[in-house]
Amino acid sequence: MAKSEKEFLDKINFPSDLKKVSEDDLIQVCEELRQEIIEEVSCNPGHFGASLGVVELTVALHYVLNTPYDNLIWDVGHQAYGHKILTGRKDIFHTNRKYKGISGFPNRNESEYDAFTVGHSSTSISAALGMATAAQLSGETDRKTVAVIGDGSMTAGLAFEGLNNAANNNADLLVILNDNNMAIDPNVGGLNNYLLDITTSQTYNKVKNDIWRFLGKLNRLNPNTQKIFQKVEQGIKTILLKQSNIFEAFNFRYFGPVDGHDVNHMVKVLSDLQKISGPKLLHVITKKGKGFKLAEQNQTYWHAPGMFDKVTGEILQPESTSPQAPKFQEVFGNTLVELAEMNDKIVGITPAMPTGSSLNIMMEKMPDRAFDVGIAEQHAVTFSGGLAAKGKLPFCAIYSSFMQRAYDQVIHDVALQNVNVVFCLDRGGVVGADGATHHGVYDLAFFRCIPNMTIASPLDAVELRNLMFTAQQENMGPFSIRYPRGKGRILDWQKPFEILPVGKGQKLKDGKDLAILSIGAIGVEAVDAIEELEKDGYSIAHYDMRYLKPIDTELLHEVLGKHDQIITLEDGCIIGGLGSAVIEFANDNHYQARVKRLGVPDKWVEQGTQQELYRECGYDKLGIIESATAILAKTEG
Ligand SMILES: Cc1ncc(C[n+]2csc(CCOP(=O)(O)OP(=O)(O)O)c2C)c(N)n1
Ligand SMILES: CC(=O)[C@@H](O)[C@H](O)COP(=O)(O)O
Ligand SMILES: [Mg+2]
Repeated sequence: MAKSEKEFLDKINFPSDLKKVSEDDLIQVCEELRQEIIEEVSCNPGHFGASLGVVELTVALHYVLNTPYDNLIWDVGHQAYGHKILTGRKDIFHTNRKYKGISGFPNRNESEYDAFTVGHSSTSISAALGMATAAQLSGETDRKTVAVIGDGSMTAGLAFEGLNNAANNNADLLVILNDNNMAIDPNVGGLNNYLLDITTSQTYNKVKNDIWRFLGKLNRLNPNTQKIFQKVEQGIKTILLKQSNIFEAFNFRYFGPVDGHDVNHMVKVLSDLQKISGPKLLHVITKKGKGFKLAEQNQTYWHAPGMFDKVTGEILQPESTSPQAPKFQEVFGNTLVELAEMNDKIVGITPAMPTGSSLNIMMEKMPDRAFDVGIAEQHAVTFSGGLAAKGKLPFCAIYSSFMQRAYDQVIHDVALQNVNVVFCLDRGGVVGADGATHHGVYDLAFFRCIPNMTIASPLDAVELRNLMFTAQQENMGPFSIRYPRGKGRILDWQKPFEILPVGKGQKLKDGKDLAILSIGAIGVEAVDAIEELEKDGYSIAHYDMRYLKPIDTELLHEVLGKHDQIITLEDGCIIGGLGSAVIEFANDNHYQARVKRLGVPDKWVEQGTQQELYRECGYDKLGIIESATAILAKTEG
């Protein structure tokens, strides 16, 4: 890709280079950094709007802070492309999110400038407080710690747990609240309303501006006088703001709101705040997608667009005109509306992923029965538990990897209550470019040990529909349905509903030499592998288990009675999932079969395309063929 020449940025590889630029030229640096992000992401897709929105903040932070000695923690990290470019990764940024390339999120293994590995939201305040406390304990009084957290990420309980703890701890911590009034979809909830109020309230801003001016004067005084005046300032704030400012109530000193696109002002504010010890919060107002008109206008789409023309914004990979199989999420979103029209107990819940999960379809058609609860997976699950306890039937749609955060709620607030909640676990399996933080590879294993749970995973879109139909029958208890990122193969998916009996799998084909047991959509790799193996004269049986729990014991007796060589296949970790279940069953029932488990091995899998990652883990078509032929060669020999 031909990139434009950039007078300043071409000479900046590290923050030390940035610090050589005069303050007057920082506006130009920001323009160039923004252009660099546009040029890179236009041809190498990734997160876009969030990084554009924090260009000035990023430049100001690296201009003022002494990174990597100072700790700079980005929440989620999808907004950290500018940070990566300014911290030694400009020349390899074209490998962002690619197989063997750099991670799309800050990662401790990748750079000393990435203070904390991130990807899931709302961790920054707790992690930063930990680092600031560590600095305090080590006597590093000059080490600064800054967490940058978005308004969306601020809605999670974890963020408030961090704030709450910081109140009792005088660690030197600056939280920067990057408020753009957006999550991926528009941000929701009471905090969002509060932040809007505080940004627009004239009385509040008058008070705030007076205090700000006062603070400016304060910083020019000698330390003793400063101390006295700081007390006075705190007193004024206590009286005027404490009751009206949620962060002050948490014992944070609140500053702002300030214009996050005024880089020179940001430099001044950040420099001033360095002189103030203890927990502080700076409220910064920015625009998601800033500087790229289309991204400013349709912030949800441009959160993470595909390839686009860097000048016009034209999307360069338009949807194909030939008929396409739907994405699994679309099958979920449309089927839920169909079911909700038939069953008035059904409600839909998403923690901040309406578009990503396709719950937005129900939110539009049945706004009273579909809830975006903000980034709050734990709450989403317990909220579902409460709804179910009073007779509603929640379909709670959560990405598999984000469900990790709500594990106790699943156990304590749904399974233990034995209430009817349907968990629709989207992005089950490796997800591709988002990498290790986002792969949804643990849910089969971590749900299997929970009493009362039904665990299902469809082979295709039709099965997904039918599992959803089955799950909304009377008194099914906690019921999880997991499906992957992306599309299946079936075009004609809107067939009449059928019940898929709980705990029953299906035989897809008979075979004599070996049996493959698969769960979920990854089964299509086995279908392809078997086609090749049979061309070579092998006879392979294939069973789609559909349910991991309760597992189909009749089917397992049939398979283990007939076959002493078995391959299990799952798009999930091989510890604790289908493979483990089959081995446990074989052991408990005294079968001698050898079970080869294909799935995600016991290691971190980084980013790449889904196919690249199946290959790396050995459970794509080729991997299955390799495993099968190795087993069959041994048995023949
Ligand atoms: C625990 C968790 N839930 C959901 C997500 C998906 N997600 C990533 S970014 C994002 C929106 C974040 O909003 P905000 O923090 O305001 O950042 P912005 O994109 O507006 O800059 C969401 C919901 C996530 N990464 N982690
Ligand atoms: C940063 C983040 O967590 C989300 O933006 C995530 O990348 C969305 O994933 P999908 O693209 O699979 O919806
Ligand atoms: Mg936001």
